Amino acid sequence: MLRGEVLLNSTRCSNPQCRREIQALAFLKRIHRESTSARKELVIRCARQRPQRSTTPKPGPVYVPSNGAGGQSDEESSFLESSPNHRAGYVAIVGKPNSGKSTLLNAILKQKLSIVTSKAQTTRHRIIAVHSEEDFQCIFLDTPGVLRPVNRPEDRSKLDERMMRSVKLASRDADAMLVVVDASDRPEQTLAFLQPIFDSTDVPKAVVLNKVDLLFDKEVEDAAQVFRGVPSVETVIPISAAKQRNVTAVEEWAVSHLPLGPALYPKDAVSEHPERFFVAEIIREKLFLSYGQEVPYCCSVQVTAFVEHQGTTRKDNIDATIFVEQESQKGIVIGRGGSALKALGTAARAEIEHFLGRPVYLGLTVKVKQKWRKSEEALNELGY
Ligand SMILES: Nc1nc2c(ncn2[C@@H]2O[C@H](COP(=O)(O)OP(=O)(O)OP(=O)(O)O)[C@@H](O)[C@H]2O)c(=O)[nH]1
Repeated sequence: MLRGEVLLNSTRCSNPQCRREIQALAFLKRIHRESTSARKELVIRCARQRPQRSTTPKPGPVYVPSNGAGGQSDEESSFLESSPNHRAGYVAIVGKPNSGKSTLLNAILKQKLSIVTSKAQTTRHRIIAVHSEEDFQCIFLDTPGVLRPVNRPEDRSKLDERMMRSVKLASRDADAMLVVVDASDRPEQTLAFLQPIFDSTDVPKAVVLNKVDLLFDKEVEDAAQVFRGVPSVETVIPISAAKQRNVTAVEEWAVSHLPLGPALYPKDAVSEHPERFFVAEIIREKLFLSYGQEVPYCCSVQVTAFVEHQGTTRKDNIDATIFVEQESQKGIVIGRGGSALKALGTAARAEIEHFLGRPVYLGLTVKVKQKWRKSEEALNELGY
């Protein structure tokens, strides 16, 4: 199997003690049904049913970094055996667009997994990130920014609808929820905007008051006071994700709300998604950083080939297609004499190489897919 491909199977476990694994199975199956049209199932087996360790399937798909991070042996990365005090579960990260959800996730992971730009609604997919320490495994669900409900459904694209569905699913299935708030926004307005989230589930919630580096202490305290008044909010944690201030407090709160249980993923896994997903995300981030307001929102990126070469002499070959909605956008993305696309490719390749920890050739093609954001079929094809 090429790196980046996903192959999953399914199995049933009748042992009642494995309810947690079965819950995870159902949960992850639902995610995969949501996130891709390809048929994918998941292996999670009961430890007692395993005939031999060497044949035990791991719960896929998992992205285990190949760049030397991780690096545990098979024995060490076993996810089924752990101490009775081990905690494992899901934490949803929700909030308005641009509040800093992805920055927070990257700060907790101490690794850039979720793309970050200054433009709202950069995150389109639910990013599943696995954060493990010896005594816990916290599976974070970074969601697209919560959009204001619209009066006329036709005002919202099908892409928006899918993004909101992924927020709802993450909120419903999580063991705890981090509601990230931009502290520099007016707190009363933010509260009104997020009220449906606060009311939607009885999952324990912490308000993460982010970007406090932009405010005076008194302003932070006033904003915190507004959210402390919400009955379903258990605590308010002021932080600066960008400056790595108080991020540990968020992690500690989240971990304390995970149920006791064994790890659900190998301990060296960092994500649900395969490498090709992150390659497409990095290219998409560079689109957001390189082009004006509208163009990045009309772009979708699909990795069409990902061929790995063993050894150090040959580079991996990656081909990706950037889909735009109109011919005019294609011209903008390519630029005069291909200059804009070349600059985009150079920036993306550097970050992809850093992420993968190995050299790559990156080939970029731009194609028009008319109104892809409004077409269910196109969204399925593009993996939304
Ligand atoms: N000053 C300051 N800026 C921050 C902080 N955290 C995030 N930002 C900036 O806020 C912007 C949005 O951050 P993201 O992490 O992409 O926000 P998001 O909530 O994931 O955004 P969406 O993809 O729209 O949902 C970026 O420009 C970040 O650099 C912070 O603690 N302080």
